[in-house]
Amino acid sequence: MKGNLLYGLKVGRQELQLQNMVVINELETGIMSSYDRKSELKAFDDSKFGVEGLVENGVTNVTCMFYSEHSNPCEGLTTKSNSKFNIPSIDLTNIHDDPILRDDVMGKVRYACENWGFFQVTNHGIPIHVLDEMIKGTIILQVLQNMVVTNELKTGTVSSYDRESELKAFDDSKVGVQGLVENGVTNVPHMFYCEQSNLSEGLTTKSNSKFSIPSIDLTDIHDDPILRNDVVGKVRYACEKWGFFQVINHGIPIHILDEMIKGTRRFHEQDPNVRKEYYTRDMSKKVVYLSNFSLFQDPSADWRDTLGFFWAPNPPRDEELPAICRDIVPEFTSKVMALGSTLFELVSEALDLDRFYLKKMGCGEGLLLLCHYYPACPEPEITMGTSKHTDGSFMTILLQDQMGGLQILHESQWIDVPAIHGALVVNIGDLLQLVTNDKFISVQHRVLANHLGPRTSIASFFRIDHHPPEGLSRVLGPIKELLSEDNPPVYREISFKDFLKHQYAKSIGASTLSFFNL
Ligand SMILES: O=C(O)CCC(=O)C(=O)O
Ligand SMILES: [Fe+2]
Repeated sequence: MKGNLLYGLKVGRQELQLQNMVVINELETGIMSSYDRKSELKAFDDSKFGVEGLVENGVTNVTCMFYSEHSNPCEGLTTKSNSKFNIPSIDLTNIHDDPILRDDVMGKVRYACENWGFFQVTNHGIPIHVLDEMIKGTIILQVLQNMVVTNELKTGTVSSYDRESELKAFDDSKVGVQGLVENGVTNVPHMFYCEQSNLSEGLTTKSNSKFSIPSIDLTDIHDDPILRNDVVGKVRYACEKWGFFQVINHGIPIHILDEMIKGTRRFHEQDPNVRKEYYTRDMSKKVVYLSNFSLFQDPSADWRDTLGFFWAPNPPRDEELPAICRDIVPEFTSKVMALGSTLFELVSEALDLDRFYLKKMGCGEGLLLLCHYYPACPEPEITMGTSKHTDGSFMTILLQDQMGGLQILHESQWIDVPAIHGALVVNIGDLLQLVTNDKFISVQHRVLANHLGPRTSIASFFRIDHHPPEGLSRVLGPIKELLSEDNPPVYREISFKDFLKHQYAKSIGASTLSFFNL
């Protein structure tokens, strides 16, 4: 903490206890004039922690700058107990319905205004829990700013409000977080408050991190076997140690990436009455717009809205696509499917399997596209853009704009994934961790909320598809060729149906893989 000069100041003084109030005697007047008030004020102000900061630092004496003029504490000194006066208290019950009561209240207000200039009101129509929340809210913010984790305080607050009603009202609005922002919200509503442990855990900053996520250049991998071999080695290292890497020169033209980001923004920023038409939690639809897939299961909602397309193997018809991004989505997905195919080849080779092994298994067949939109957040310190989670896919290809905010958990630290124009982020999902028997890892990641915004990202998940239902009886388990006496299976075989059942029932941060551990 800054401002040691202030906390080091020890000023001798006498204190006179007068009816439980501390009043300072003449000696102090001398001190007050002889000490360097300006420096003390400056040190205090520079600390930026306020009086609460003094208390947190265990101050046991009121420092000089707070000494009050003698005249103030002594003047008209009295205590509550021996006072014959009482500030007026006025009960506002029924003043809107009962004219006689209202008349009476008006008289009391007149008297109070003329003689006191002050009065208290009861039954004023603001629910007590709102008042309580307001007071507790101030405490929470103060605590968060100091990054002091006191979970109990927060949990107590969160459990005392009507979460169900707030979630329902929000979901019924059908316009997502962007709808709140369009309505001028200046505080993050309660349902978005994130467990403090999530926010502070593994806290790190870009500047002090010694790690950076691997970046792999795919130039010429189709033509040059030596280059390809080199790339396969890099992919193996990244999938084993990081579960994440970025690719550049991946073959998708940058203008298509840019246009996909613009199309996503256009959808989320269009007239709320138009986007509302797409809002649904019915996952049998091929185009869905919603905020927080597991809104009603999650401990806290994220500051994010999503437009989703269940794309492959059976894409939506053209007329089912929102008009505002109808051109770019098919173009983008066809390129992403091709890149996915290349990446599954590289990953197969990195596992020392036949180049087409994972493709033949059907890893690249199902594509779910999620077009995320993170509006600017008025209080980013109390919520998340995307809470920490692992992906339920085989593999994910992520396109992010230039805002940044994506972090991955690597060696117990949150590491920033830098936003590189033209690059794509690739990560291993739970299904690939399962079939590789933990050789390649599905790593936790999250997106921070930000004062600045919006942030846009498009996640392409190669996954098990749930349309059509015949595919659901297919069985997945650790690949036999990867198992040995030294490397026995750690997961049991599961049907697609089982996997999806767990995937849809869980909250965002819960692990699916642990269900299938042997
Ligand atoms: O928006 C991002 O950068 C990440 C989104 C994500 O992790 C996901 O959709 O699974
Ligand atoms: Fe993810």
